Amino acid sequence: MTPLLELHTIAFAHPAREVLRNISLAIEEGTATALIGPNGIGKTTLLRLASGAITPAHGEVFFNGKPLRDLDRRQRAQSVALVPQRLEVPFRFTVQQIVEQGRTPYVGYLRGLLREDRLAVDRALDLAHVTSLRHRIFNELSGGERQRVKIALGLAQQPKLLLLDEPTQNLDIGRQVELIDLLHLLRSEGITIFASIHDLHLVPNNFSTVLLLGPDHRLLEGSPADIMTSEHLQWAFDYPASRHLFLPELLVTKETR
Ligand SMILES: Nc1ncnc2c1ncn2[C@@H]1O[C@H](COP(=O)(O)OP(=O)(O)OP(=O)(O)O)[C@@H](O)[C@H]1O
Repeated sequence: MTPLLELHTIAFAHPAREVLRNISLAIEEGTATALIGPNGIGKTTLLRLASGAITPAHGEVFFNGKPLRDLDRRQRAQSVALVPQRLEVPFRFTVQQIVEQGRTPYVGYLRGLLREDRLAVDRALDLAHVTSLRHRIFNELSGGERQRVKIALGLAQQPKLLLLDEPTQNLDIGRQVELIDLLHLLRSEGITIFASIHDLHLVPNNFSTVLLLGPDHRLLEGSPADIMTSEHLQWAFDYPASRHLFLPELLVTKETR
């Protein structure tokens, strides 16, 4: 079966720093994949490459078997949405105006939003639990409120693949539960999820696959049980075995595997 997303021997470098080298991965349709790894290892860069926001120096990104760069802007936006860590909004846009931007790829230059666009915006606001904020100014919202609006913006695009860069950042525990429930709902509706996650305790029960980006440009892929082992996490995150900062029962040890 053709994977929904495939990165083939990708390399990417900033002017003074090589970030990704010889990275290959495939994401099957309908799965939920968590991308984990230490700060600065290249998770955001990898998600931006997967969205087409940046292009690799080497290798190719494929969506449904076709090079992503061959899709026009509209096809790409209907295929992949990236919910970024930061969203810079220069003007006093309301939440509704921001989320309506998600419909831009669908709306021709000669017409405004149609009924189907308004329905998509309303549903996105509802799913991300931000309907009550729709008339608020985005730049006046709290970090957690902004986070949910960014997710609504991605959902308004109605993508097949939703990329989320640290979607639980700034969310209190109740809002984290809502987000996780939303990811399950989206997956049940056929949307494929690929998210960078720092909260490792959220990974085992909510993602089918884990990608661990570690030192020396190594990428490990497997089920949560395969990847969330104390050995792998100590290697990637560089901490001593005696210092687990989260519940040890969430870790799969050699004995329990
Ligand atoms: N515009 C840029 N110019 C130069 N270096 C950059 C730029 N953007 C990112 N980098 C560097 O590229 C590396 C990878 O960054 P990236 O944001 O992809 O990491 P990350 O794994 O998402 O990190 P974090 O977990 O801290 O969010 C880092 O060393 C970062 O400093």
